Amino acid sequence: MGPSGAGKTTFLDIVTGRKTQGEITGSLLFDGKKATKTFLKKHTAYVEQFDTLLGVLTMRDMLLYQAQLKCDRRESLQSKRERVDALIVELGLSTCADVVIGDNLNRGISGGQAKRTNIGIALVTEPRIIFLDEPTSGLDSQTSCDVVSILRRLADSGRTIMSTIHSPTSEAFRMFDRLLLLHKGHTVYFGALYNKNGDASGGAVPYFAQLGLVYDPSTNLADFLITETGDKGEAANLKGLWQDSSYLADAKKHQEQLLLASIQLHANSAEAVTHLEHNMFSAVGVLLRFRSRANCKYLDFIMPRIMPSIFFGFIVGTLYYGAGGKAENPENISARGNVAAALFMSTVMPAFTAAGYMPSIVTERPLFYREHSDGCYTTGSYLLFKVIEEGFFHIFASLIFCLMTFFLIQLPGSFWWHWLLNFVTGQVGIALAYFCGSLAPNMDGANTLLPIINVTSMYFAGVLMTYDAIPDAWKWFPWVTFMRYGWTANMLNNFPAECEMPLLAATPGCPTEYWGLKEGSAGLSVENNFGALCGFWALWLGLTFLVMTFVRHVKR
Ligand SMILES: Nc1ncnc2c1ncn2[C@@H]1O[C@H](COP(=O)(O)OP(=O)(O)OP(=O)(O)O)[C@@H](O)[C@H]1O
Repeated sequence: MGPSGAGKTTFLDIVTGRKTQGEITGSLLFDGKKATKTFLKKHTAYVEQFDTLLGVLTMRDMLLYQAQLKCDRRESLQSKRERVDALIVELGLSTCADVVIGDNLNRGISGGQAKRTNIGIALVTEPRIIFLDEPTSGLDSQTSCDVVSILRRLADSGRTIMSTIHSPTSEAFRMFDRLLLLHKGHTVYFGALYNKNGDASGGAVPYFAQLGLVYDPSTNLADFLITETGDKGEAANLKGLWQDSSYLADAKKHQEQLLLASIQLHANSAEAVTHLEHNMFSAVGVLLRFRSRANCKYLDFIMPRIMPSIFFGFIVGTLYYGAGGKAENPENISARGNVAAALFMSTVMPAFTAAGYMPSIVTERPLFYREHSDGCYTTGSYLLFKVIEEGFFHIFASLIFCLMTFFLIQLPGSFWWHWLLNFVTGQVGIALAYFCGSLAPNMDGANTLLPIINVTSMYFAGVLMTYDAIPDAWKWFPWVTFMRYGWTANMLNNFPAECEMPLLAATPGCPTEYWGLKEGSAGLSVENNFGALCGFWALWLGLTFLVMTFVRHVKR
């Protein structure tokens, strides 16, 4: 405990191995041994201050989903189910077990129940030590007390609980055994909170009393300690007084005894690693099974993925109705121009509608960070899950769009190429949106970055400017924009590569000549340009993977 800025979260981050910046000194021992990453993953659990739950799942499914990801892969689903059921009873959550968690807009379980669910998530692996960062923040006094009671019960059952706490009620505070009081990053007290009878005459109270800070038992002890160690703490040099105190000497002696006992107890015990973790593909299976299945039940999830295709399919199809048939006549220059424009729109449109896929990357970030650092899955698994989930819906969305546009416009090319090109162009757009979503620190940044890339690419995609008119300094750009390849492939699918009427070579009658498709694209074949599109798909996904691996938006 300590006043705001005392270093509570920092301390907890160091103990749990989550601190990513700054210089750390000292040694950190669990059972007398240096904590390895495997040890921390297997025997400890961390409950974050902010809930990182999936609003679409019921509370029971959320716990089962976590059990599936974190527990031994050889344990049967039935056994995990039974453990989750027992956990629900232990946490007093039976009444809301099958209620959807919800979010700020669609209320599901209450704040206190969400906190308890978060504790449940930490408990699914049956850890020996549970760390909690302000588990009662944002809760009313009764609910806070209920949460601390659960922690007390867990401690009584033999688990070690280490929690930071903010303004606890007297009742909640009484449930803690020991207090580490911090002030500006330094210890000002560490030891028993109350004496063995449970009153305040032992522990912290006599220590501060001997420093002249006398506690009035009719008031809240936590408030007293925070007030006295706050601004006054510095003036009183509490840090120096603690360093010189006999309490610190006693605490050190006690610590040495514990360490010795622990080393003797565990001297011969090798850490058995029997836990079988998920591999890349089995983790994807769990994600799809729990998250995608739940998402599929929600119109809020499905509609933004399907509706733009129906809407734009109708607009493009009716606006350019019959233009494809007329464009088969090489002399009908305006029809050919219109078809080129329709194909251009169906190439660039998926890149813009992909903006709808960014929020899932940005808003799920806290959940991704938590699950990733809990060892639930790798970045590769998460990205693969996203690609499969979105790809599944996109197959249908692009099919709807292509059926409408192909038959209404009466395009002369192959329908299957038309669909495949639309699908892959859309996938590149989504991969690009993922890249922007993972690179930008927030939604505002992502919403700025994606249109900048898309609009710039549009100028070089083909229709807006013929290749030979592009200034020399910009001639390289069409090579690096996927839209160019998408549109070229679409054009080649509908117009012959070699101009059948050489006289029209310099006119829109021969689109491949007029727009200079030979240059600034992957050669004059649908297959080559399709291959280039696939390359861009892999490129943007690869860059997204790198950004998600190396760019941390949360610095601890
Ligand atoms: N031992 C330390 N040495 C150096 N800097 C520290 C130490 N402990 C904390 N700090 C720094 O003090 C600042 C506040 O720390 P932290 O956020 O952990 O405080 P807190 O008690 O959790 O605050 P709050 O209650 O407001 O969340 C951070 O910038 C942190 O890096």
